[in-house]
Amino acid sequence: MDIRHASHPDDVKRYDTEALRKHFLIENLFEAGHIHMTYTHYDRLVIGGAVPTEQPLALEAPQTLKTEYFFERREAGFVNLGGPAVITVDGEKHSLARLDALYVGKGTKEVLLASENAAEPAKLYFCSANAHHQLPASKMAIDKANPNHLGSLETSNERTIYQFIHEGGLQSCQLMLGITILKPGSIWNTMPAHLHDRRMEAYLYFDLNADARVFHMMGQAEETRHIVVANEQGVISPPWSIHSGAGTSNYSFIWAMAGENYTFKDMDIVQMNTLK
Ligand SMILES: O=C(O)C(=O)C[C@H](O)C(=O)CO
Ligand SMILES: [Zn+2]
Repeated sequence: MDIRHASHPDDVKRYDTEALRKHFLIENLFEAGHIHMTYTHYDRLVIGGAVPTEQPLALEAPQTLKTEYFFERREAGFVNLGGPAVITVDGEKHSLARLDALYVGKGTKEVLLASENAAEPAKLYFCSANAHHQLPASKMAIDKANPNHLGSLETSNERTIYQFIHEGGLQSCQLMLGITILKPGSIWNTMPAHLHDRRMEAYLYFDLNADARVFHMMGQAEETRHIVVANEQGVISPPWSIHSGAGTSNYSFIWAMAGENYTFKDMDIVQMNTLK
């Protein structure tokens, strides 16, 4: 388990490229036959990737959690980025096509992650937050997710935000999760930038070609920094940080949030003349 501690914004001002990457970038989430997890102390979110091949992979509690099983005090959202997946939740099978999502709630004893066909492995991204209430496992296909069309080609940010786990969708205790897909020719996400000091956020950028990159913007509005992100890499966004990106091409990303409230629209928009 890769552990990331919380950083104070005054310290982050002095981070060089290496330190920014060490604390906020997650480079290797997907490896055939393995589950990789990063534990951030921001709202104790666990960010993971699993690539099951011939054998299913059991999602077990790492030592860090000091619990008997992963979901003892947690909930999670899964999104499949690969070939057809089957997630078995306490004996109940859920089939996930590419970009389908599944919520798994507190109290679940056994979660098995499998590929329908090892030659076309599933690629499961997941985010897990602390939970204090039991809610049923529930799947949502991307065509059932609430689509929000935002931006325009003129401002290079035409995109659709699909909300899966949120107030009006799959129910959770505190986790919110969705996918944003940029239209060809659009490269900016979340600009104008916003803040929500009440909630941290994690991004996973995907659908980038091997030599494409996203310049992920972070930091306080008056003191921005960037991290260069490649395909299927994640970024931890502290609650005090803007989170925005510009790509060398269009791309998609999964966003997930945990924290104080449960309101997707809680965004303090940063005025352009504040950004530095
Ligand atoms: O494209 C966007 O804009 C987003 O996807 C924004 C995120 O959903 C977000 O930051 C929610 O707080
Ligand atoms: Zn946000």
